[in-house]
Amino acid sequence: MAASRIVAHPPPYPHRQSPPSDAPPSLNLTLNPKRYRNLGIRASLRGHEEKNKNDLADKPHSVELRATSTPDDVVSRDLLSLPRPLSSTQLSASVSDSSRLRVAYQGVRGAYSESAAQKAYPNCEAVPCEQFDTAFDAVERWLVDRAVLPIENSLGGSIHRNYDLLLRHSLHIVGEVNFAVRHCLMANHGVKREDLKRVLSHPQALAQCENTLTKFGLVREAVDDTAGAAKHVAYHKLQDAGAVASSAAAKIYGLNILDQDIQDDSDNVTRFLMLAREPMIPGTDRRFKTSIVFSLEEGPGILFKALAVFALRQINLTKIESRPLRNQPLRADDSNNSKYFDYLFYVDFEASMAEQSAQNALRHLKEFATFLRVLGSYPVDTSLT
Ligand SMILES: O=C(O)C(=O)C[C@]1(C(=O)O)C=C[C@@H](O)C=C1
Repeated sequence: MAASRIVAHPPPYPHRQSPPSDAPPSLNLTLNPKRYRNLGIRASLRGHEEKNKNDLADKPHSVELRATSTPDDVVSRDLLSLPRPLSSTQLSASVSDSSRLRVAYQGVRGAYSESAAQKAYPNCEAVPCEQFDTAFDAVERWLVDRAVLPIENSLGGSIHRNYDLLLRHSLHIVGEVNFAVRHCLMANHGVKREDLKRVLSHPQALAQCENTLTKFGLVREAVDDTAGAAKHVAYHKLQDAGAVASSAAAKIYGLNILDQDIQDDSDNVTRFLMLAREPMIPGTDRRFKTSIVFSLEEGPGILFKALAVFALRQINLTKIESRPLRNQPLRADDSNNSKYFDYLFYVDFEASMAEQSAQNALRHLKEFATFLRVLGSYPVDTSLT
């Protein structure tokens, strides 16, 4: 693979040197301490000569690499060896020499999503992405083989953004993985719990530790992902703030764990979906689940009718989620001209599309659904680690 050149941004901190413009590949960090929303690293490459599998390969790629939060020792020890992260503005420069499966996840190293990706695809090359959309795009553009994204949590509920993205993109669900999320409260070495005034983490993680954080009297600050929070606390050597993240994140970013298992329920499980460009061929050799999304005509009892197509065939529903229809959220009511919300229904049911009963149920549903899409038929994850 041809050498890639990183365009250097002038460093905001004088002690950080940017490389000469003709320097061999190296990373330059633009640090942006105030932007909590951008705790991920963005890397883009210019002059990446290798023909990529997507059409962006012909275009010059502007390079921007931004990291908001890393202590010096972590920069030298860990950050330079981190996998190259992807941003939605630049997805093209991530061809790997490795023959390992490349799996996109949202967040930075040490995020639960990274562990879930490793559980779903042991020995994969986990590729960090800034946002959920970036991970979808990366698969669609053939930059990675799969994405592993959270869809629901036993304490916090659904991750709505990913429901919406499932519809907006054309990827297929090829698997699910349940991951036991065990949160730690961490801070810089020497900082005690009594010193903390605030705590940073992903909103879902903060919600999962609601009772504990209230008991500790800590102000919550939401950031993009748990590991990004740990990185931020470490980089800025914060003395009044801690992070809620995994023990792996504490190790990577050199933080001290003050409390373990601080989630409100010890059985805190996040369900992740595995996404691919191609659907998997459904089997009947093991337990399968199928995920669909549909919208309905209006009328009394229509949702009852829709759900009955499964009940009539003894098909168990495992999840139902409704989301407002974005383009035409409001539907006029003929009788009195009032308007009400129109919805998309996401349903998971326990059957494989290879089973006659599932096919019949969907044929029946189509009779009164205004839209129906099968998002995937995939093996049920019965494990919990
Ligand atoms: O921030 C992380 O570490 C993530 O992987 C994200 C995420 C989520 O989006 O729900 C995943 C699992 C946990 O439930 C908390 C956060």
